Amino acid sequence: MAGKSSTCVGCPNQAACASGQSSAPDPAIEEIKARMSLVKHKILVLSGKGGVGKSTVASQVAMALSGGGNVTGLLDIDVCGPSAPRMLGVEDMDVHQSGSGWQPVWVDENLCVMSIGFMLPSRDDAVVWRGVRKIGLIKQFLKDVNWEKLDYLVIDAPPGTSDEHITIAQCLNQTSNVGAVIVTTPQEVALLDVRKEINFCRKAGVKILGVIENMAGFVCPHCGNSSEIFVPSEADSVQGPSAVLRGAEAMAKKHGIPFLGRIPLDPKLGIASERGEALKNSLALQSLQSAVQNLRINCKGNT
Ligand SMILES: Nc1ncnc2c1ncn2[C@@H]1O[C@H](COP(=O)(O)OP(=O)(O)OP(=O)(O)O)[C@@H](O)[C@H]1O
Ligand code: SF4
Repeated sequence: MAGKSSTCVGCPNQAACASGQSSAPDPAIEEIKARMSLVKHKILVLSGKGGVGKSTVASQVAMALSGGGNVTGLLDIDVCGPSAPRMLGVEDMDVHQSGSGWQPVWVDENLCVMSIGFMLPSRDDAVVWRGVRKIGLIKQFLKDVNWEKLDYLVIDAPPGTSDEHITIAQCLNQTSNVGAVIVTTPQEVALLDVRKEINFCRKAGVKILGVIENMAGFVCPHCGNSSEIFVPSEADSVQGPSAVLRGAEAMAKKHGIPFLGRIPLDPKLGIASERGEALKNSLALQSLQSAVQNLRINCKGNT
């Protein structure tokens, strides 16, 4: 295994190597532990597939938590596709450095955000980085950003299970009150990858706080009729208390993990995230609030 085998001896990347553990202690870990000791709950937002609405859910969850009076940070570790600055409506802001580290961008008194998106010369610039550089930046985000005292740090990860995920799990596992939320859509093609994400969390030792099913049906704003745009998977179907459970709820039950709720496809949610605003007066709002309430309860149970 890289970082451990005899061929790794002398490699300058051993400390950052995501494929294995270096025998040398990583000096960044103590600094990360110190910084993260001020953060009560760390919530890693994951998805198996791209485009299922993970960043939308992460940013709306962060806004809902902060709107409820909790001091909340959103950390965007999707280095190659950062969207947090836009989704929180602070795209034009800059990150400043002070004696105590990088200052996150404060959206309001209860919500702050950090993303590589703030450091790119233009929004069209691409970040083309190899794993080692991404790993270095993620560690810097954890140790060098002046997060201060937070009730929640919501971490928006890229889709899949790669270097970024291994790094963040390894770093956060050195701290306490860490959990993951997995975002998916209802159909089998998305759930297939969620099962891999569940396995990743179990191997990495990250507790799963729950699954959110996004884009779960479309309620027509004209007539109020509900239509299923993505047919929910039947693979893990199981009889629930009043009806047959399908899609992500059935899968969560089968794997013994909490189901936080489903959020419908809602044009107002798409518009809110494009404009960088919190969702208001919308069909999806109640669903989002209920999922956030379940998440809060599960975070408390994880302390
Ligand atoms: N429930 C919803 N209703 C309407 N639009 C939604 C909903 N969820 C997400 N969207 C829209 O779908 C698009 C993709 O969402 P988002 O960028 O959050 O996905 P992602 O899973 O983070 O993607 P990536 O793979 O790039 O990380 C966005 O335009 C977003 O506004
Ligand atoms: S559900 Fe279909 S038919 Fe009914 S208002 Fe919406 S778009 Fe029209």
